[in-house]
Amino acid sequence: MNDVLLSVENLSKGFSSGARQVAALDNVSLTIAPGETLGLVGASGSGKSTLSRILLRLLSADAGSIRFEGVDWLALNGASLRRRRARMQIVFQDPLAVFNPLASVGAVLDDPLRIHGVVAKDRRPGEIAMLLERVGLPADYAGRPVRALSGGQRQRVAIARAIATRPSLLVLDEAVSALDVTVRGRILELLVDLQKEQGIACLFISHDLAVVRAVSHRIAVMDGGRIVETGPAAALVAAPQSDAARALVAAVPRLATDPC
Ligand SMILES: Nc1ncnc2c1ncn2[C@@H]1O[C@H](COP(=O)(O)OP(=O)(O)OP(=O)(O)O)[C@@H](O)[C@H]1O
Repeated sequence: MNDVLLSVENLSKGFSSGARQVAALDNVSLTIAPGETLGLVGASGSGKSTLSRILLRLLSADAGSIRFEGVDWLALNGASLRRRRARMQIVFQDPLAVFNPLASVGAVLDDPLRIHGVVAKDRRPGEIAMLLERVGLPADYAGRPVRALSGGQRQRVAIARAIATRPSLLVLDEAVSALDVTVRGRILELLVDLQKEQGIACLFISHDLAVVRAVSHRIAVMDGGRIVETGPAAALVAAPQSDAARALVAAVPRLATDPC
């Protein structure tokens, strides 16, 4: 049994904007075990989204390596990358930026089932109904246009779409940041339930340490393109070691005073 699902080693990525060079990622290393949630927290511009985009193969790295499910992830291309992409899925902050807002919920969920051949064509409507039910939406929502849903409902559809291909890793990039507090709580509960039930590992990316603390087993703190601290979630919040982690704890008064 392999106890490492994802292993990132010395990943670096620079951007040049005009004469300025930005090290968005500077020798980043981390691991995620099967079924584990690693929270990735850091101030705006610390490199979180750059890491998620490289993981999802939406952006290339300058240096470093990624092993995912025992495979050299950055070496995959063509059909082998398409096939394996089903195993790592992402939920973004704003599903409308990714989905066609005019599409029906059913069409949004049918796409990954068809593209990745998850189930035979005649079983896809039943699978869509099951996915909707799993994320707490009535099956008849399949006929509704995505744009007619609330923010929380859209995020449930985004999660249903992400789990449709039966991934082993979900990358959640500020996935609850745009939601109001009550809806956010319900979506976090759904994510924790799904994880327990299906053993999916999560990389939970957020600038909000309180949210990350609520769902993560371990937390990694990013600052200026580097991971400056990693540790068990409760211990890291109770006794942050780095300036960046201390600043994030201090930014959430409830965390600073509550030893969890
Ligand atoms: N395409 C790009 N071109 C130039 N610079 C970029 C580009 N993408 C990211 N950067 C820079 O890289 C650094 C890291 O950005 P990134 O978006 O990864 O941070 P982040 O932690 O996700 O921030 P946020 O929470 O605000 O999304 C920032 O300085 C950003 O300005």
